[in-house]
Amino acid sequence: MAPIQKECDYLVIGGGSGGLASARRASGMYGAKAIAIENKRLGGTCVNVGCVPKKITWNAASIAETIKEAKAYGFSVSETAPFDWPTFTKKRDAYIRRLNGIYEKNLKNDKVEYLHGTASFVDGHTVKVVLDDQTEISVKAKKILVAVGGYPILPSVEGAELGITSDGFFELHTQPKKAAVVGAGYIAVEMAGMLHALGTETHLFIRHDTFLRTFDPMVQEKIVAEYERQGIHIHKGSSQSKLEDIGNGQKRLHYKDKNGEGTLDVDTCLWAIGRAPELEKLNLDVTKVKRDEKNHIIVDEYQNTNIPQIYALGDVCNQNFELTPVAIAAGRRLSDRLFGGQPDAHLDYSNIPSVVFAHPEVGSIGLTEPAAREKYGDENIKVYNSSFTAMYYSMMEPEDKGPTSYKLVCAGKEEKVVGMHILGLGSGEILQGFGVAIKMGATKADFDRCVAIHPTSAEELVTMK
Ligand SMILES: Cc1cc2nc3c(=O)[nH]c(=O)nc-3n(C[C@H](O)[C@H](O)[C@H](O)COP(=O)(O)OP(=O)(O)OC[C@H]3O[C@@H](n4cnc5c(N)ncnc54)[C@H](O)[C@@H]3O)c2cc1C
Ligand SMILES: NC(=O)C1=CN([C@@H]2O[C@H](COP(=O)(O)OP(=O)(O)OC[C@H]3O[C@@H](n4cnc5c(N)ncnc54)[C@H](OP(=O)(O)O)[C@@H]3O)[C@@H](O)[C@H]2O)C=CC1
Ligand SMILES: N[C@@H](CCC(=O)N[C@@H](CSSC[C@H](NC(=O)CC[C@H](N)C(=O)O)C(=O)NCC(=O)O)C(=O)NCC(=O)O)C(=O)O
Repeated sequence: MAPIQKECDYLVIGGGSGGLASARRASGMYGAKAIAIENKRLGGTCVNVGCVPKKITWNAASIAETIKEAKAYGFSVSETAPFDWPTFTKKRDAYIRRLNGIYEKNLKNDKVEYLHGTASFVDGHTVKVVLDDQTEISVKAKKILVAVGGYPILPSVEGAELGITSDGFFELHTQPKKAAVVGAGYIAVEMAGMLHALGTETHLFIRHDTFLRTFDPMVQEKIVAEYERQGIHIHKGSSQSKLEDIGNGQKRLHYKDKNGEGTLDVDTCLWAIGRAPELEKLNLDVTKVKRDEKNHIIVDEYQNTNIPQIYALGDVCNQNFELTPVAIAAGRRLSDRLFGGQPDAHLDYSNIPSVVFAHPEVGSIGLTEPAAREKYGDENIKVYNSSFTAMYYSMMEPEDKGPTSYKLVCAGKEEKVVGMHILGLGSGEILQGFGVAIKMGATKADFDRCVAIHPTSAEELVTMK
């Protein structure tokens, strides 16, 4: 049967954070005829296997920590309060399914036509969509956005496929008693922290001496020390040679670390070593869109690829920030530019704040201290540090107190704040507001002019000496 033919102004491939935001703005706000294609679940990585189920699990882990700490405040609670993982994950999954429905309704409200199927390029203006029932649709579009995101990679270790990735973490319906987490970025640190807080014996395998190595050295040092204090087993300088099935659902990980060679028997081995662009089914080669050495689509700051009518954004691109609000903001600005008569609209990729939902949270915006020294020269950099015990821990024994550490990196005579790095309770919520000030170009003197809110941890940021 000949494919059904469709035409539109804007074809968006990928119903994740960036694609949905862009399609909805183009159609809902500017009246462009937009079609969005998704082959898995609406909402993409963030809603289904990323930010949302992660934050809900992080909330559960934080509650577990609070239950443990409640005793110090005079509550008689069992320290190891039973956590019902199957009930929790069922409720979490139901919430996600509700969001899938909300996203479909949002598309309808904004008059975006939604096709559930897999897209592949036929040529630079035409995309074939194979729907679930194998119906083929050929869509001819004036402009095409590639927003297909990424997927978690596996290492080239024998038996790696016996382990899971972050996608598999959200499919675990029983809690692992013992888990190995391999990796040193956002996902490894967040998932190791959550598993440990919920009561899983957790081993974190890192290649170097610290994790979160793209963060400021203060953050690396403090968070590694804190994870060790909490009892997460950190295998430094490690590598893995094999993962094998030893029956009863158990896996044996063969590894080397600073203490030599060893094996570890676990219920779950989670690889969290990075992600790659999801381009396999897209047949992008026919379009001649250029990619970099890691297969990311090369775009400029306006999300233009080298082919005039094809644009890309989000995790599939070479833009260094794999974050939902970045994909959303880039998508909305792109539609403002293409359909909203705003020829200069684009996302400014400088000073983007981000938070690692570790235990405790870590927040960062701008330059690390080493990067600022390199950019401005040592003589032009002044650094303010503050490490203290948050009042929340006042009722706890010394060995039970968590850290709080803040750093401001300032440049030039006017001491413009070019970097802020914070670790401690509430860092995620604290950073958003300070991010506004830093984006506006705040100096240390501006920070100091703001009267402190007492007693909070954040007040230290406006009283630093
Ligand atoms: C475990 C985890 C936790 C995270 N936590 C956070 C967080 O706390 N905060 C944060 O800001 N970011 C977080 N992120 C990152 C965030 O999820 C991504 O940066 C964001 O989802 C990227 O959006 P995107 O639009 O580029 O792609 P995606 O959201 O990945 O959407 C792409 C969509 O395209 C679809 N697709 C792919 N190929 C095709 C095709 N050929 N045809 C049709 N559809 C196709 C995919 O199925 C997918 O749904 C997290 C990521 C992970 C993995
Ligand atoms: N809170 C948030 O905003 C979150 C955002 N995200 C986004 O998703 C992205 C992907 O996350 P993630 O998968 O953690 O990837 P990242 O790229 O952040 O980190 C992966 C790290 O794993 C280490 N690594 C690489 N290969 C190996 C290996 N073979 N063995 C052991 N370790 C290895 C590397 O660190 P090293 O060189 O030190 O070994 C590498 O930096 C993040 O960069 C982030 O943008 C994800 C989760 C939460
Ligand atoms: N920030 C608050 C609110 C979270 C929120 O926005 N929830 C979303 C789901 S989260 S996540 C999905 C993610 N949304 C967001 O990141 C929020 C976008 C922000 N509100 C904005 O408009 O910029 C995304 O991928 N967006 C693409 C798009 O919307 O176009 C929702 O729809 N809730 C409805 C409900 O619960 O009933 C929180 O963390 O508590």
